[in-house]
Amino acid sequence: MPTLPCAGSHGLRADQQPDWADPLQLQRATEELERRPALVRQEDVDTLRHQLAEAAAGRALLLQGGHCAETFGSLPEMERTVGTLEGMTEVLSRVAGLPVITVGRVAGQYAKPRSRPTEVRDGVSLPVYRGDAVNGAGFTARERSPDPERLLRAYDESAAALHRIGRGGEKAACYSSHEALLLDYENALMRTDPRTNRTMAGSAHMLWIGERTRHVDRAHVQLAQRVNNPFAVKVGPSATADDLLELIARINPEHAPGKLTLITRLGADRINEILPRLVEKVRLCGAPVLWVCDPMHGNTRVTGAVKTRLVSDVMAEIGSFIEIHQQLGTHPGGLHLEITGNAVTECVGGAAGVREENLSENYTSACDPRLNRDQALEVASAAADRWALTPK
Ligand SMILES: O=C[C@H](O)[C@H](O)COP(=O)(O)O
Ligand SMILES: C=C(OP(=O)(O)O)C(=O)O
Ligand SMILES: [Mn+2]
Repeated sequence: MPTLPCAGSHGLRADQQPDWADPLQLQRATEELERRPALVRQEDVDTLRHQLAEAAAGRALLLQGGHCAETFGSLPEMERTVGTLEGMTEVLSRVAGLPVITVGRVAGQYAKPRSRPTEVRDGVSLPVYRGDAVNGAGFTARERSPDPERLLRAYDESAAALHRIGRGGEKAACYSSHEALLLDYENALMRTDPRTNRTMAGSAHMLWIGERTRHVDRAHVQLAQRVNNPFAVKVGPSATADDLLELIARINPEHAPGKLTLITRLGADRINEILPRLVEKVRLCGAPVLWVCDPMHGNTRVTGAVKTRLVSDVMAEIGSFIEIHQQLGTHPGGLHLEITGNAVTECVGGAAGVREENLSENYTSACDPRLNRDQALEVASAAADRWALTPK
């Protein structure tokens, strides 16, 4: 299908963008991306949208998961992560009794929003690590300098990953998704079909906007509005019901099915207080929204120098999420999790008993703590049992 590259973000404020040092180098990289083919096919994007519409209508579940930050050169870990997602999908669909749509945080999850622009170690301050598509994790000025060449590497790594998971072509293991954070990258990979005038984000099947970039009048929301891919928005504890109504009005004014997913990440201790009024007000507006629970990002704790999460908090937030939707008569539509197929020690708890003192043994995440394979399967199984009790 012939497609044309699309223009930029019309001067709207863009949060969390890297401070690229050399504008000419950036221009060269984005021009090169504009010449390359989209990473995903419109047919697959359309199929996913149709499946998500089914989930929003209560007839399927979404399982979205993978690393917090993918790193370059880690295809074997990515494959183990996808294998774990497949195991979770099997448990969920069998026990919960609903078809499961599997979407990886894979093949492009290379950019991170951060709480602070700099990191200080021993009195030395450097730009914070923003993901392999931007800079390196090593604590040197050279590594931390944002390098536009990395955008091209992100494309190459995504293409290789898609090839491995079978979504670069015919076979279907899982769909790809990542946070639509880097506007230079996303805009350069947008494609408009001149025959239909439809614009697709070519970087992944599904994208999401994070908690730090969901302001309605800014560039990321406009990006979500422009493309026909399914889009999710993360919803943290500061979001009001009116914020969600405005997001719906911007991103999905036609109330088209399958377009918008709301991923709540409120924390096990706050979900009961916050979620019911968000759901009630959104339900009243009549938009077909898919509600998904991210039980990771509202439950991060800092222990010593590292971030961790308790499997018990993760399970508690999922339990409350399902129960609240059940009480309100809305569909608890799925899970969004940070997991890996490796036997890491990043989250505390689970049957194998990872304890706080074990965290340093195999902590390899480039950003947030992920459930390891066993913990991920346990969480899927406990959630599936909970879903099995939900009236269909
Ligand atoms: O993955 C999510 C965010 O990028 C992450 O939680 C931010 O982490 P920070 O608070 O260490 O910057
Ligand atoms: C940045 C993330 O989450 P949030 O925007 O919800 O904090 C993430 O999913 O890694
Ligand atoms: Mn994260």
